[in-house]
Amino acid sequence: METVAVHSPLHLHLTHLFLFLLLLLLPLLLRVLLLFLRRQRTAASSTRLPLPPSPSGIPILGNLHQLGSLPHRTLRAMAARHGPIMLIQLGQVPALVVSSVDMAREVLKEQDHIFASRPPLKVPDLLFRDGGDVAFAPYGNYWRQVKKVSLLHLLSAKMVRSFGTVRREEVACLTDEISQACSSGPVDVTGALKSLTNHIISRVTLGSSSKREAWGRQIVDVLGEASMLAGAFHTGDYFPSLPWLSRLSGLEERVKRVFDVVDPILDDIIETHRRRSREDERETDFVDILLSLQEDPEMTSFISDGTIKGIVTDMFAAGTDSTHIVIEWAMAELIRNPETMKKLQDEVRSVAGSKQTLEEEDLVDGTDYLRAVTKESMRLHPPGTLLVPRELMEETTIAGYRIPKGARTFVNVWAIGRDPSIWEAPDDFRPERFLGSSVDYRGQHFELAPFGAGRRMCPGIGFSVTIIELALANLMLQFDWKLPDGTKEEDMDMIEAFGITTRIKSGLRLVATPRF
Ligand code: HEM
Repeated sequence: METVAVHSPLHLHLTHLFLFLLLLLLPLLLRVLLLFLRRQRTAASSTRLPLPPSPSGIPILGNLHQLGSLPHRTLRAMAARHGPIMLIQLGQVPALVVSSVDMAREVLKEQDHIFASRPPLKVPDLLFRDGGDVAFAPYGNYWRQVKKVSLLHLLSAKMVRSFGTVRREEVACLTDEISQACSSGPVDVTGALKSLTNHIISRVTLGSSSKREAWGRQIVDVLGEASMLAGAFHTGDYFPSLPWLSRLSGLEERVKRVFDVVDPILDDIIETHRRRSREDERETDFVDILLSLQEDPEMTSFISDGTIKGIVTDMFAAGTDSTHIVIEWAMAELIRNPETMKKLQDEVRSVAGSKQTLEEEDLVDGTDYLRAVTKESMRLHPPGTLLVPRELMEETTIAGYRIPKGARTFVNVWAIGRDPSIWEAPDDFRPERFLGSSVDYRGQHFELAPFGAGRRMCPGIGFSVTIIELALANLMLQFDWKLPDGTKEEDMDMIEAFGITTRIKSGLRLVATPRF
């Protein structure tokens, strides 16, 4: 007997639904298929592609010994001979060095998703041994969560606005300190600016505690050493199969000394906050927020005490030096270029009128030159000359070259900032070049990238630029500046000391004359 298939209305309905969904998803499925095929093709063809040019090195060390004490300068000289994309060999590790706008865009934007990790490095490994930080964390969920926490609770535009009083009070302390110190000779500008940024970071991170100043000062003192260590090229980082090298070179011992000082301070900070948050009602600071997140079921697995120590260390290490270094370089360039300083003084003095202090609200309009000076200073002297190293997560191709997975990646923003094909008279300090120009440092213009770009971009831009502009404006308003007797502008010592931030090696001492 013939069987007749009887379709229930429900069955017909489900079939239609299935066809409808299939139609809806077809474009997506096709896209996935195309992506898959393209990747297969790239993988197949990339094995035939050449590696980027490389300067010749020596067996075992490769190019490591050639980097010298100022690697950003050496790498620029190498790039002049070998091109804007190089694959150098640092011990056992291949390292990609990019030195042009197009190559930087490729790494920081077009292929940012695969260049978004950080390599394992000895200094952060030893320093954050019982937790993790943000800046050196490998790409992944932990990094995503802790970066979000730092952005949301400390570095967002809203939070930065809420610290306005702290900035105002601390800039007033800076100018008072200079007024008092200047009667007895040249002022230690470097020291004064370092205290400024240290105090600001301490207040917003650690809150109002009787111990806060001591904590902040101790942390910053020892972290100076850590940040120099973290920026240097250590042989141990480039021979992963020889872990004893770091011990032999004395690096482990030096980091351990930093750890032994910082760790008990951080323990004390956490314990004091934990005790007090139960006891009294006072203004909430960043450490309080991190502690409260330990009780949030979604965050609890990410925020151990070790993580809190890592995040707080990051804020001090990444925030203090980089910010004061920008103001210091700006002051050094202004004193070397008296006409430029005069222009800036004229601008801020005209905006101030009869006021003796400038507030942030005063700087909103009519201060284009101040903003141009800040940009010009970071073009010539980006604190992180090679950014913070990235690690390539999968093999890729750039400009027809094959880049191997795991390549440690350096973007030479210092060299890009001085590239004569982009900048006229690149070594001159000329803030005018930014007047009427849309180029800025917020991650869209790769010719000016002192904060990096893409996923690993610095989250502290707003936090630091508000400090830089307010401090610089008041230093220009409230004082006249000159070099100590006997020093000529052209003789000024502008030699750099390389580290995770690159500073003026000899520091900056200037003669200040108060105007009020
Ligand atoms: C003028 C001041 C500053 C400069 C020039 C600067 C520069 C940088 C650079 C170049 C990076 C690496 C970006 C990349 O890999 O693409 C970075 C990362 C970072 N910066 Fe800053 N920074 C400054 C201020 C600050 C401040 C004030 C804070 C916090 C208080 C901060 C926190 C961080 C953190 C947490 C990271 C790691 C981001 C990540 O890996 O996802 N920075 N900064």
